Amino acid sequence: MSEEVWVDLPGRGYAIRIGEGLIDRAGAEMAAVLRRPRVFVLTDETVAALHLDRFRAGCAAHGVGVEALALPAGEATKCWARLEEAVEWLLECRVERNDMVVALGGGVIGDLAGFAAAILRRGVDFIQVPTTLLAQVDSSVGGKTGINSPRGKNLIGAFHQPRLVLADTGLLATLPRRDFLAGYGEVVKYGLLGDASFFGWLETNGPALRDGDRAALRHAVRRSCEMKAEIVLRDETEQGDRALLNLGHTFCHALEAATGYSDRLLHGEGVAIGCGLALELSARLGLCSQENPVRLRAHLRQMGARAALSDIPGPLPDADALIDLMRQDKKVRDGAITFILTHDIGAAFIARDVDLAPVRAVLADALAERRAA
Ligand SMILES: NC(=O)c1ccc[n+]([C@@H]2O[C@H](COP(=O)([O-])OP(=O)(O)OC[C@H]3O[C@@H](n4cnc5c(N)ncnc54)[C@H](O)[C@@H]3O)[C@@H](O)[C@H]2O)c1
Ligand SMILES: O=C(O)C(=O)C[C@@H](O)[C@H](O)[C@H](O)COP(=O)(O)O
Ligand SMILES: [Zn+2]
Repeated sequence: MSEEVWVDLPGRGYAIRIGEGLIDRAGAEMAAVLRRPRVFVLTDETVAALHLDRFRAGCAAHGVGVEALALPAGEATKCWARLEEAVEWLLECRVERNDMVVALGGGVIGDLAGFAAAILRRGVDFIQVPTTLLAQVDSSVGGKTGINSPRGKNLIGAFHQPRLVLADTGLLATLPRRDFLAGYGEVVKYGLLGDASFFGWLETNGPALRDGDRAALRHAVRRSCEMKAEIVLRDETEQGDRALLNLGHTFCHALEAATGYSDRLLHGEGVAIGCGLALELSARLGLCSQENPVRLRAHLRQMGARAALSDIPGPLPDADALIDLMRQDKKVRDGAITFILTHDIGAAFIARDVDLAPVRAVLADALAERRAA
């Protein structure tokens, strides 16, 4: 049995189906949005080894043919060279405008495959089959697609909504704990940005969810998707409110660029650490209680997740260099960096006029704490 969240974009609405075993009936689940009984799958080598055969069987059971290309796993794949490889492969397969691309994997594959579909023959439909917690709660929904530049995160991309999202929560059983906890960083973000009671629920149920409570996991995926869908409907192309989904990301993206998009820091880890810094900045500016960042860090520690700059191995640049990296952020307006700050847990807002002195102080203190650790 699966649950459904409907993303009600006018004329382009789509379902997010959430449940166990969806992959085994992928052909039937996708049938309504396929114009020909064949799909072109982009995946990564790890996911292909674990789950591609099951996906193929689930498609074959409904007479749907599958061609697949597996790219190397990891953030470094979100680059021009792999995008070119994916697009050229799709062209070599003679994918037509009526065909369907499928992203089978985590956020890296979802972002890259979605972007490839967006630019192929000026736009081909695609389906998201997210296989990480992060992708099920966040990246498969909402239509942000793209790749990284050495100059900054996700700087090349397009808005391209999927036609369907199949989030098979059973697939998360094979996810390494580190990747699971990274995805949890985005789950916590939803509580922090707009739902204090969900954050409280996570404080109580997070450990069970991490340790295999399937109902708790489904609830967290569903609540996150509901919140994301609601914000995306209000502001699909981030002219305003959608930036709330970027809580923690101004810091996170600078840290990801500083660590070379390597496994020194996974995106979701950067989000959790970045949320901590955003809450700390809010507290220093007198916008929220100091209890807020303390409570967040305590919960992340309770989960065994990374929570502070001191959890990132290897060298990091100084505060000014990190701020300089933030100047490439897509939320920059008239040269000024935009931050997502909070009045409380569950009460985030967009701040366009932030004095950089306290930002520098928050970063410098966090870097000093790291040196002392
Ligand atoms: N488009 C959006 O709205 C959006 C939102 C959030 C994050 N993102 C992007 O998502 C990316 C991070 O996504 P991610 O955390 O899923 O990383 P990822 O795609 O690199 O997956 C993490 C690791 O898990 C492996 N994996 C995937 N599914 C597995 C499974 N079921 N079992 C075992 N291993 C599995 C992958 O091979 C990879 O090694 C970042 O690039 C980030 O910028 C995009
Ligand atoms: O969907 C959104 O909007 C988000 O901001 C979700 C983020 O979790 C995600 O990391 C997104 O890719 C960041 O967007 P960007 O525009 O800052 O690159
Ligand atoms: Zn994110």
